[in-house]
Amino acid sequence: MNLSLPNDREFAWKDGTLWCENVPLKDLAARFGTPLYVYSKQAIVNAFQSYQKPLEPYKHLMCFAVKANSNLSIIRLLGKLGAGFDIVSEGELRRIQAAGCDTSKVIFSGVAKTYHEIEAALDADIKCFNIESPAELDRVIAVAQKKGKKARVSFRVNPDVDAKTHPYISTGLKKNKFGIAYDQAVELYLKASRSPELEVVGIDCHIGSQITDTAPFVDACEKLCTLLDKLRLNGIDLQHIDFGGGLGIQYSNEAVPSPTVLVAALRRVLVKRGYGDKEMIFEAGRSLVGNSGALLMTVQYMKQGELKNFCIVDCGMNDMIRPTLYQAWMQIVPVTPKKEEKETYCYVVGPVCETGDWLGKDRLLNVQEGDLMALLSAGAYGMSMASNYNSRCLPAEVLVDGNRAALIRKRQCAEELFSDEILVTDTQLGSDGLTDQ
Ligand SMILES: Cc1ncc(COP(=O)(O)O)c(C=O)c1O
Ligand SMILES: N[C@@H](CCCC[NH3+])C(=O)O
Repeated sequence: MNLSLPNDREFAWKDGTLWCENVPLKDLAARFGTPLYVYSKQAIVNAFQSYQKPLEPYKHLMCFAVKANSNLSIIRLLGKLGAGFDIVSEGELRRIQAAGCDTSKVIFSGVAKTYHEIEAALDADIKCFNIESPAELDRVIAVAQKKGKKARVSFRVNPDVDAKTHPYISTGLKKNKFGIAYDQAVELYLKASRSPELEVVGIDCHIGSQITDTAPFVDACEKLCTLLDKLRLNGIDLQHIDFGGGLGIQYSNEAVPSPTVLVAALRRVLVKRGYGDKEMIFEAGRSLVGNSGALLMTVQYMKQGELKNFCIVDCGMNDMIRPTLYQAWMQIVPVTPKKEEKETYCYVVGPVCETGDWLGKDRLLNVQEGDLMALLSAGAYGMSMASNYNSRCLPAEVLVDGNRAALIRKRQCAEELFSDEILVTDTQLGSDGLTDQ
């Protein structure tokens, strides 16, 4: 059983058991139950500072991509550290407001912004819209006109760069739905710059997620600079360059460049191309919160199947979908490992009625019913992608700070699963099949 953990983490072994900062995970499980998401505040602070430090000498805005972890307390923590936010829905905007954070640091990405969402973002006076299609440009102009407000816009350009990541999380290729075509950009910038309803402020790209090399970022940056050259020739000078998110984290043994290395690589391009004065924006998600979290679960049954052994836990694909969706490998360890070495290979699977409901395949484990396990690096795209499939209640979330722990989301209860549903009887249905009010 591999129990080695990277030593740069706030999750570490002490007295034979796993801790988050100065709190034993077993105490949290006993207090709050499982499945349970546990986050380290210090890990988030460290991750944020790892970007802030190299960016400090330059004009910049370090944004958090809210989709990675949208808990209000995490948003608030990052907002207090000075983060801006990359959002993709009205819901995420409302979360920023509910967390008491500054909406003037919000950037609105996403391919399908509705009229209503554009209005809400204009009302909140956000920093800018990352426009993703010609039709969206027209819609933003129309809404701004109707509201008598000026919208700040940036175009998300698709640089056609291969981020060499999982096809489901690669976003900067011609075949992807994201961004505007590179060759169409100048024409759209010209149109936007002529529109009195708009202020054209920046350029943006986001080429994918869990990227473990700086080369695709550098390629994308070069391509954006070439566009900036063309825009300059057309009299358009922008204030910022948004490099999106996408920097990976270490889930197993990947070597991932640090934000310092990434920022240095991008600075070299910007300075060489004469754009060293531009505000640098990042929209990082995973690299800010991924390694801050663990997902605790309890072994329910050990089951010897005909072809393999199963370790059946109380946590499923509805709580953490990454393995199912991307065949993602995530480290799973017993919280209090046993001394004797009686390990067997097993599949760690959940309670959901799907063959794809697995968290780990062929894991060497020595665990039994009732044991606590932790799935690591679960701080990003864990809880934010959780669902109620199989009418399973959403897990609770806890934030640890030193030797203190606070519940930041209570466990959902069964009644809440259907509290929004309306139980309609036959007599309440109209003859046309619609409900009589
Ligand atoms: C537009 C946009 N920005 C930022 C992010 C954050 O990406 P990551 O979590 O890989 O940093 C995403 C998700 O991939 C995204 O779609
Ligand atoms: N949800 C994905 C990343 C997608 C990022 C959103 N564009 C993951 O867990 O790896």
